[in-house]
Amino acid sequence: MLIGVPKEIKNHEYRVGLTPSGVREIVAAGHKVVVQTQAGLAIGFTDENYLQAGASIAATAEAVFAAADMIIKVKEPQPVECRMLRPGQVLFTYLHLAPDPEQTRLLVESEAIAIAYETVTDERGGLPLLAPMSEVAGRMAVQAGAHALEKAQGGRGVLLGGVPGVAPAKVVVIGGGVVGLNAARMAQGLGADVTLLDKSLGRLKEIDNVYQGRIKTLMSNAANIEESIRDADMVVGAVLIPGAAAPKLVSRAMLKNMKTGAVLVDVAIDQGGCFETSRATTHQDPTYIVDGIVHYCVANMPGGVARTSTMALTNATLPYALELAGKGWAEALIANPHLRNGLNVCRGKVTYAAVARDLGYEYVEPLAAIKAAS
Ligand SMILES: NC(=O)C1=CN([C@@H]2O[C@H](COP(=O)(O)OP(=O)(O)OC[C@H]3O[C@@H](n4cnc5c(N)ncnc54)[C@H](O)[C@@H]3O)[C@@H](O)[C@H]2O)C=CC1
Ligand SMILES: CC(=O)C(=O)O
Ligand SMILES: [Mg+2]
Repeated sequence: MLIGVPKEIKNHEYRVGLTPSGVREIVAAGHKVVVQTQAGLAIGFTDENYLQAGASIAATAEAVFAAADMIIKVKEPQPVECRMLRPGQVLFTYLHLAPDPEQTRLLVESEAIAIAYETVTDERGGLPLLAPMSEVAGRMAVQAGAHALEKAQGGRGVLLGGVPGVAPAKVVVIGGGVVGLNAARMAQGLGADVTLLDKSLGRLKEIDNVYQGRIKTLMSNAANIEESIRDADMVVGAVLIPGAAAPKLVSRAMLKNMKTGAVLVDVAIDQGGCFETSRATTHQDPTYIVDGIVHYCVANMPGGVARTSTMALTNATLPYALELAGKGWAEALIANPHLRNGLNVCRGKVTYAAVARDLGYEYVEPLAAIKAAS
């Protein structure tokens, strides 16, 4: 199979779909890889590194899309990229379709096979291709939130860990999955007073067993959310209902009860955000203020630490890329139900139930769509 890796074009997105080490593994398995020139240059992966790993270099994205059987990317395709896809071509990347009707329409129209990293599952009920970026984003959320709490950024002027004689900041994390626990760990490690809410009692028990009260746990419900954010300095939004638009857990009215200069970090923004007042921002202009509350809503946070993130992402995606390339997309998806859960759009059909429901498309069962298309 010929795999294409275009340069990412989203604002300040310096990650790349494959590292040179990943390319080397794919080439060793008997496949070909074409990488767009300078795709990894910003994070220290030169064209020379990719050539040494066995890739060829193409001058333009158009050339990569025209040549490849499967495109491996990082971010959801931008409209110009969707229009370069062709019927039957495989796209393997983050998609986040539920809050993005335009991208969904363009992917349906492209008749490509679009497999989303974020909905691939594993045997333990996890999301193995979302997890590495969630680890990064969870850890970064606290870094970004701490910066936003500084006066010059519009924040309350509070240091997370406090100092001897001065109380630490209060950090509330809503959602205790991969993002949430990584955020809570970082905040706790910096000395903040941390409370984590989740609606899964099992998850709260696991966290309490490990952290023994150093991270306080609370059942997520409207009353507990309202009460806990009232005196919070930082609130991290980290909920996920896989594939679906994020539930709005903090309303605009609730902001009025919060402390002026408190910071909301909505990591769930890529699924539409879990605060009513969230709208996606970029690394270039990451924050804005509503009713005195600073909002940080960058939809591609891991792009800010693109070198670490690219290596972590390729570590996770490579086995699946090898499976798709080795067996061909249809056989690979038929053989592996967890990889099949990644299929969101297949030759014009929406094959992920939550996306179909949220955006009003007819849902087609993945196996039926694969058999019809192959
Ligand atoms: N902005 C960015 O750059 C990035 C965003 N993300 C996003 O972060 C979000 C979280 O991802 P993960 O932690 O990997 O998901 P996860 O599946 O590991 O955890 C989600 C947690 O949310 C909990 N939850 C669901 N509904 C809830 C509610 N009403 N109240 C409290 N908890 C609730 C679940 O029980 C689960 O523990 C996703 O939307 C993901 O796409 C992930 C990486 C980067
Ligand atoms: C998960 C995701 O959307 C990202 O890493 O940008
Ligand atoms: Mg995203």
